[in-house]
Amino acid sequence: MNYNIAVVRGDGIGPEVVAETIKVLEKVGQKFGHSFHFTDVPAGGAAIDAVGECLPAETVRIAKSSDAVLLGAVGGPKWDNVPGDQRPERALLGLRKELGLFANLRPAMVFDQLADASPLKPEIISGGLDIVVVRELTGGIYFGEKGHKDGGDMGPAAYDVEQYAKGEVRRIAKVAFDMAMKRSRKVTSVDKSNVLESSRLWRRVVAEVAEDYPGVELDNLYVDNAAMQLVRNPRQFDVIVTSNMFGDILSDEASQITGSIGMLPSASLADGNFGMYEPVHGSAPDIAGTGQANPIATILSGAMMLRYTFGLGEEAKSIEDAVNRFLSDGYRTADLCGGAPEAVTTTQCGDLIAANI
Ligand SMILES: NC(=O)c1ccc[n+]([C@@H]2O[C@H](COP(=O)([O-])OP(=O)(O)OC[C@H]3O[C@@H](n4cnc5c(N)ncnc54)[C@H](O)[C@@H]3O)[C@@H](O)[C@H]2O)c1
Ligand SMILES: CC(C)[C@H](C(=O)O)[C@@H](O)C(=O)O
Ligand SMILES: [Mg+2]
Repeated sequence: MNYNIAVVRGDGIGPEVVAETIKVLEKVGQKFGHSFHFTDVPAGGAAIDAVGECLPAETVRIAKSSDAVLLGAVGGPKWDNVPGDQRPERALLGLRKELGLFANLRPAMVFDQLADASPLKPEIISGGLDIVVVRELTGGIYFGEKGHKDGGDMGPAAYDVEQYAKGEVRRIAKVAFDMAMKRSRKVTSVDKSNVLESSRLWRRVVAEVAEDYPGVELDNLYVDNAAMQLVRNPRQFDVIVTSNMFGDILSDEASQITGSIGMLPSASLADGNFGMYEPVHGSAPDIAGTGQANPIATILSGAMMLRYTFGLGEEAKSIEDAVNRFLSDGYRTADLCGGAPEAVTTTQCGDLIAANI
């Protein structure tokens, strides 16, 4: 089969981790007889520099007409003084909105081989841990009304409105419950309904959806408690469903259970099979160009693309097995070994994983 993939390499380590992912996908293509066709499209800081805007219309057009999108990361200090609505990060939000990617799946798994890279005590993570954060991605405070006004005695003020419609909560809750049906049948919904109206609506709608899934246990937690429980007793979680901003924060926190944010992939899905696949981490400007970036989060995002958008389960598993083998063979990127001298570089990591396919 032929598959067309739009590629946003982006900024900082984005192009470095995407190059290794393409290397691995090409190897999968050779082995299983698929042809993956990659089309580079600019977005983020690189697009500001090249064409003067963070998300050119042509990028959106090509992304929409592709079978899936692969994205590295956007942003960096170089563009810190760009006006808010033209920041590189707006390209990412624009793509998510334009492509209708309302469901962001962020699995956090502890690989046994990396137990010593996790800051959690061995008894907390032994026997493996497997959590998935289902983050609402096209609503909430990221997309509510924003603006500036007079703050009276306190001077100029700025605001961002958190807003959720029932239908938005319902569709993301269904994604979480459907996922729980295939896993250990437990959903934890995270909100701040002791304070926020939008969270009270969230909690009510999630409870309504739960009625259609009598076999799934639903737990509700306030986000402050959830953040604490994630490091105190992560084993209580299976599927966590939450809003755009809470999901952003909790998924970075969950990444630490696994040892490094360089290990966390994600799938951003629309209705149907279309999706954009990106690591949870950012452009890591502090290590860009040093060969220290861990490409595994992006490589595993490539595996998610094969599974969720292309329905290629066996091929996806071949990537996951290749990553497992890389780790079992004792190789570590800098983030997984405290920067020890024996760390492999980004390119070596990609080569070794591709060779394991
Ligand atoms: N999806 C995205 O495009 C995305 C996501 C998050 C942040 N960002 C942007 O990236 C820029 C930097 O943000 P930040 O520093 O807050 O977060 P970051 O995720 O880029 O980096 C946080 C820390 O994690 C490390 N890290 C991240 N990815 C790594 C990897 N693959 N291997 C090894 N170490 C890794 C970095 O070196 C840094 O110390 C900002 O402009 C931010 O807006 C983009
Ligand atoms: C860069 C930023 C807009 C983005 C987000 O907050 O969604 C990032 O942190 C992420 O987690 O994908
Ligand atoms: Mg984030």
